[in-house]
Amino acid sequence: MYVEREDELKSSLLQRVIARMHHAAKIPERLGEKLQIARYQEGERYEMHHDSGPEVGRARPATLLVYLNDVEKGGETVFPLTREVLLQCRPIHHQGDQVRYGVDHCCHVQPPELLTIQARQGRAVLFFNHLDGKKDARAVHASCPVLAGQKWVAQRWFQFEKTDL
Ligand SMILES: O=C(O)CCC(=O)C(=O)O
Ligand SMILES: [Fe+2]
Repeated sequence: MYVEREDELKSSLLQRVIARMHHAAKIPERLGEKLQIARYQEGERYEMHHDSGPEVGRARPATLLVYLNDVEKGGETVFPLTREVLLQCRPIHHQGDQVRYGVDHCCHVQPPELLTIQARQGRAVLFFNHLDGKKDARAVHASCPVLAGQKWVAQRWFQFEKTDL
């Protein structure tokens, strides 16, 4: 769910959290989208994707994730570090005669070239989605399925400065 601006204005706690997110990212508050809070139940995951581009309808130079709880098992955020691993982790891919399915498979195999961040309360992940004016393929990421418990995460996406040019 998204935190609406009017709710943000009613809560000094939310305002402090948001201010802190922007301070950590060194990005002014005017460039933040609405805060999103997501909950994953057991078995839920988020397949490989890029946070910026026509497919999401937004140009987002950076993303900040903050985990709101310790996930008992699973729920890691993962970034493939090589093209091979990226291909292995895509939602559907063929391996010989077999079809393998996405991040579920990928998180299970845990290849060493899969950068894996455990969801721990208060831990934050900041990443940049563009490089030299293009989308940076290294920003492709996913959430592994939650295997036990729940996962709560707050996300702030940052937009580019608008110009009148
Ligand atoms: O939950 C995560 O670890 C990542 C979520 C995510 O990538 C997204 O919502 O864009
Ligand atoms: Fe994302």
